[in-house]
Amino acid sequence: MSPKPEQYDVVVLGGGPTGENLADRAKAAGLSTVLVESQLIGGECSYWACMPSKALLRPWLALAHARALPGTREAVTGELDAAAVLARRDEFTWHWHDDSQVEWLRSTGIDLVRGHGRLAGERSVLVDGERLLTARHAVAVCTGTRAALPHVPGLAEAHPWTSRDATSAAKVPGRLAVVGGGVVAVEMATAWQGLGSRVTLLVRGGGVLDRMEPFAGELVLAGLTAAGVDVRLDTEVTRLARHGGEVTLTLGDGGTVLADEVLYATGRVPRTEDIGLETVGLEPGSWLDVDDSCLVRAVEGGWLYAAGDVNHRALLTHQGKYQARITGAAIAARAAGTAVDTSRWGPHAASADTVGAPQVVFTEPEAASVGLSLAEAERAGLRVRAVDQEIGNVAGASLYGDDYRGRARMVVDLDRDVIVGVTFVGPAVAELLHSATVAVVGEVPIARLWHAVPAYPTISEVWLRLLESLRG
Ligand SMILES: Cc1cc2nc3c(=O)[nH]c(=O)nc-3n(C[C@H](O)[C@H](O)[C@H](O)COP(=O)(O)OP(=O)(O)OC[C@H]3O[C@@H](n4cnc5c(N)ncnc54)[C@H](O)[C@@H]3O)c2cc1C
Ligand SMILES: NC(=O)c1ccc[n+]([C@@H]2O[C@H](COP(=O)([O-])OP(=O)(O)OC[C@H]3O[C@@H](n4cnc5c(N)ncnc54)[C@H](O)[C@@H]3O)[C@@H](O)[C@H]2O)c1
Repeated sequence: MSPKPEQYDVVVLGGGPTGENLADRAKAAGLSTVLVESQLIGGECSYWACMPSKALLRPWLALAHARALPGTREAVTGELDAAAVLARRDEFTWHWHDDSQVEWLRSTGIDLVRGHGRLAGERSVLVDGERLLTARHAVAVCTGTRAALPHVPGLAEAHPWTSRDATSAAKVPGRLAVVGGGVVAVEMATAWQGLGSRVTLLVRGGGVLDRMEPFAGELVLAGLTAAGVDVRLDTEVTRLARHGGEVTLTLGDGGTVLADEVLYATGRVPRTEDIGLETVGLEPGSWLDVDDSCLVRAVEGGWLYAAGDVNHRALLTHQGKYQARITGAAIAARAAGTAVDTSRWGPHAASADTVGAPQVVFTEPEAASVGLSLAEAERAGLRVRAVDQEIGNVAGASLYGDDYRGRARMVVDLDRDVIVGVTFVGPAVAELLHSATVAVVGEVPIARLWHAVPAYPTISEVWLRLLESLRG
């Protein structure tokens, strides 16, 4: 017998940061809302990604900064206390329990259904084959991503770590091999080397962080090497074999690397292979292509939305939450029959995804960027000029740490006289990034930025140096 439908205005599939925020926005707009979650409310970000990874990294960064100054350097008498760092990480993940987030959901009046949800045709979601949830206005898919593993002989038998293991492991492996050259690879190589592993980073390309300005990858690689990571560029892993506690990785040149664990940080795939996409005419396992209000383009009727990682616009928690706010507002406007404004920077368009999405890589040094790199701006056909500065020349940076090494780049659209991209790389630059995001998203004219005076002596004075260089 088919289950009796339970009707809501909005059904949200997946309770990560995006799903939570989208449900919150829909509910706040007066729409009855249900959230379906198969694991933990809070998603990848809270338990196996942003929070635990940053909890693993922060102590190492603090130690590195203390070691960069006479006086504090002498006060550092040993290495990181790995057990204390892991224990603090466990606190940040609530020991992998979601009680506090469930409590928050209850306080908002959003209903929670635990289980695996699948689309079951138009406006319907079937949970564990037992409960049928139907939506008067919208179904929003926020099912996120999982780690992608390539086909390499012996990989499955080697029991590789994915980002989940790298963020939740309870012990520090003696030797850790990390495969990949993206954000997860460089952050986790930094964290585990700091915690005492001997890390070998195996990068198939000629550098890391290839979506950022080239100097970002170069400085981050220099930091990894200085920390003792064995970095191998242009290196392919062709085979793996595990014998008991040891994994042998065979490389393209015939050499081998021995490790106790191997982390594959080789990108993400959407969690859409088993969510009933075929019932609405979509390909299982595909990314969900959406318009700026996060409506799935290929499905008619204006009821199916996809927000967060699953739409592949920007695989970042803050952008997922931003899309959730935009999508929630668009769903509410369409439900109320009021005007929907999806023009650039309108209330129902996630315009910042493509022109002003910020990202910080929490390595030592940190790499922070927003908007377009020089190469991206040129590919977009803009008439641009890039201005570079050594951050170490700024008084605030030299006070921050001896031999401060860092670099900043500002990419200026010469036709509109606004900044379209900024990158900072150096110790403690993360908190500088929002100033750049405001400048890029606000399209603040250069002539007005000239009046935005950075406080002396802060690292932010690099803004002044960049503007002075631009004006010659
Ligand atoms: C190691 C690592 C570190 C990261 N660090 C950062 C960082 O510092 N800053 C940053 O901005 N981003 C970071 N990210 C990216 C960030 O984790 C993601 O962008 C973010 O989690 C995406 O949120 P989401 O809600 O779209 O998806 P997710 O967080 O993946 O949540 C999706 C939810 O949907 C649920 N779900 C899936 N399928 C179903 C189903 N069929 N039925 C019911 N529930 C389902 C899942 O259980 C999960 O709870 C990091 C990623 C990794 C891997
Ligand atoms: N601090 C942050 O904001 C943060 C931290 C971690 C992750 N993230 C997000 O999570 C997403 C996923 O990160 P990621 O590092 O897993 O993916 P990624 O796409 O950033 O990097 C994947 C890397 O793996 C390499 N690769 C792919 N296939 C390979 C193969 N078969 N063999 C060897 N190397 C291979 C790629 O060349 C690339 O260097 C990112 O898009 C990022 O936005 C953000």
